[in-house]
Amino acid sequence: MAEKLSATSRDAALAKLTSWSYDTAADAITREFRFEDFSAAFAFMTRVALAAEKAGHHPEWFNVYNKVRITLSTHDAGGLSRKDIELAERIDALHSASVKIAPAG
Ligand SMILES: C[C@H](O)[C@H](O)[C@H]1CNC2=NC(N)=NC(=O)C2=N1
Repeated sequence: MAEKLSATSRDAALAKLTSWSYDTAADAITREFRFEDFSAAFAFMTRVALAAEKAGHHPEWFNVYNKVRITLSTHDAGGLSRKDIELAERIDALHSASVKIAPAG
């Protein structure tokens, strides 16, 4: 089981995850994504779901139409663990690689 990160390790990891915001009270990180439409949002969620299942670590998330808000924390540890950091990095990579609608012409 992954252990809660020390304040020093957590701060070092958070310094690199610039797109995520840290909630001190929850000891969790959150990022919101917006897509062209629901189909693009759900395609991204599918990729995240497969990555999460592979890692054995799962997001809390909220989706409405083209918006996906993801919160990561390790429930077993009662806060942020390296599994959250690794999943956040994987999610960032999946988002960077997700289909962007090319401009016409
Ligand atoms: C047994 C199983 O590995 C655990 O219950 C995992 C599953 N996915 C999990 N995901 C998250 N976010 N936190 C956990 O503590 C957690 N625990």
